[in-house]
Amino acid sequence: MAGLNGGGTSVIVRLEMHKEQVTFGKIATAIGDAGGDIVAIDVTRASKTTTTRDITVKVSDPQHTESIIAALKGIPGVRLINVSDQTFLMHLGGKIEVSPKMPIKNRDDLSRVYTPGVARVCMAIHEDPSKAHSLTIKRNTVAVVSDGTAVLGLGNIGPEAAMPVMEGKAMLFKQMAGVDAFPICLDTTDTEEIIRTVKAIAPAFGGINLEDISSPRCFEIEERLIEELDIPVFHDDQHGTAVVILAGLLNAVKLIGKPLESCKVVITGIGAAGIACTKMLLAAGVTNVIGVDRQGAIVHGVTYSNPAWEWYAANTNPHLQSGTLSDVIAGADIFIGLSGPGVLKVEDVKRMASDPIVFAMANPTPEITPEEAEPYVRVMATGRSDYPNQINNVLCFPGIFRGVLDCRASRITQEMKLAAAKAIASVVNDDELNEYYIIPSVFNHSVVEKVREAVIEAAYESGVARRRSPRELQDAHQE
Ligand SMILES: NC(=O)c1ccc[n+]([C@@H]2O[C@H](COP(=O)([O-])OP(=O)(O)OC[C@H]3O[C@@H](n4cnc5c(N)ncnc54)[C@H](O)[C@@H]3O)[C@@H](O)[C@H]2O)c1
Ligand SMILES: O=C(O)C[C@H](O)C(=O)O
Ligand SMILES: [Mg+2]
Repeated sequence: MAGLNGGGTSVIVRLEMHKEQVTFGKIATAIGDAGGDIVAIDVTRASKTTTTRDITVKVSDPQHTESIIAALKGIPGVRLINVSDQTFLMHLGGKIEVSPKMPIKNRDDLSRVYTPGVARVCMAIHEDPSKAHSLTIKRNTVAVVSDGTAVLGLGNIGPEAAMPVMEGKAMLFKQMAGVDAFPICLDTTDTEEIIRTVKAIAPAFGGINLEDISSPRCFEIEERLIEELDIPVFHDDQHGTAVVILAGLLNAVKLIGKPLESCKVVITGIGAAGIACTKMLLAAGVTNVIGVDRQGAIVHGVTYSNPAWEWYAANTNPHLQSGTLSDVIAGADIFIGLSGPGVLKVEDVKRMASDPIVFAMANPTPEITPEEAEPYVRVMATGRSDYPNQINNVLCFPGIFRGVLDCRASRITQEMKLAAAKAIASVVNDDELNEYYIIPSVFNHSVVEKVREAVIEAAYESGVARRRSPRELQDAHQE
């Protein structure tokens, strides 16, 4: 399994070797001894006395890269020219671009896509604003909006640093579901300013995917935007995560034979994802949910300045368990981590009920590593792509937005989210279900289609779909 910091990556080391002083064998040994695995070698330049090579080395974490560089620098006759990291190379200049759907080949085309022809289209929308859905990118485009305050588990790293994640989400929207998504990172953390800004840009978009906005501001921002806009607004870290967790749990409990409703569930990290996940579990019939944040278990009777925790205390922890995570984890059937690295200890896992289910989902470093937890758990899941059972909101957001754009839903209801969770769970059939396969791969093509269908059906049942005829839906799907 890959290490936790770099996610397993490759570096390309360009070095110049003095032929009389050093052999390639010596270099290969040094790289191997420092923990690198050579996967490719290219000679980029050769002279009578020197050879310049690009050596591609697989490393499992950044420390390995540092050790390799140090080892190579210490070899006489080697000059290190450059080290490039494949992951960084993939980010050069950003990961997405805007490209037109058709070329403008001549003046006739120009007069249609632009002035004067475009004016007729503008006036048609002016007369009937709903036509923006069919005559502009609004039909298929979602804004991925962040303020950079809760980026993965990295915390408040700011809007510029948040961009690579939002660009990545845009790539996933397009590749998985054909949805055009645009990353927008805002240089403000003020709730009112964010609401105002998102409302101001909304005309161009068919949906708003809020991403990595810290709690509790994320709750008001989402609630107000849902009320004040007529396009769906979805805080992915809350609902996307909750949907996928429920999908994973529906399948995991099948394996251990305990009804989900009767399970004791302990959740750490009572932020955006933790609160939404709790609401989803309560909606699915679970009664014994205990939330733990930095100061310990959230319990009725204590006063909290965070209004979301006031709600939490009133609606969870029926047996009023207090104390640290280690105190309340005893006898838990399910642990869900939505906090930060290393929060759950092996000793805690050992004190859970039989056949424990551990979803350690902090990104990029989970609450406990699968290596540590594995001997003591029945089902283990993380948010990462390099371990089995990846519980990640990427299983939800592409399909849910594909569905709402296709049926032109005005909002995303709880029924639509529950339908999405069941749809994701249903992709794993009973013959396939096992401890290492409770949730489909993010590359499983059935996921988006099943989520889309379930969401559209639930949107019609909830009365929020604005596209009426099945023919229109079919057309949208085929475009
Ligand atoms: N796998 C996924 O799909 C997925 C989806 C969303 C979020 N996440 C992960 O969940 C985590 C939380 O995300 P969020 O958007 O809810 O952030 P958030 O900032 O809204 O909430 C995080 C909460 O965790 C608490 N916390 C942090 N460290 C803690 C600790 N050591 N002990 C107890 N509580 C602690 C914070 O006080 C806060 O209340 C992040 O690591 C994120 O990467 C994973
Ligand atoms: O971005 C991810 O991989 C999942 C999630 O949205 C997160 O914030 O961690
Ligand atoms: Mg996120």
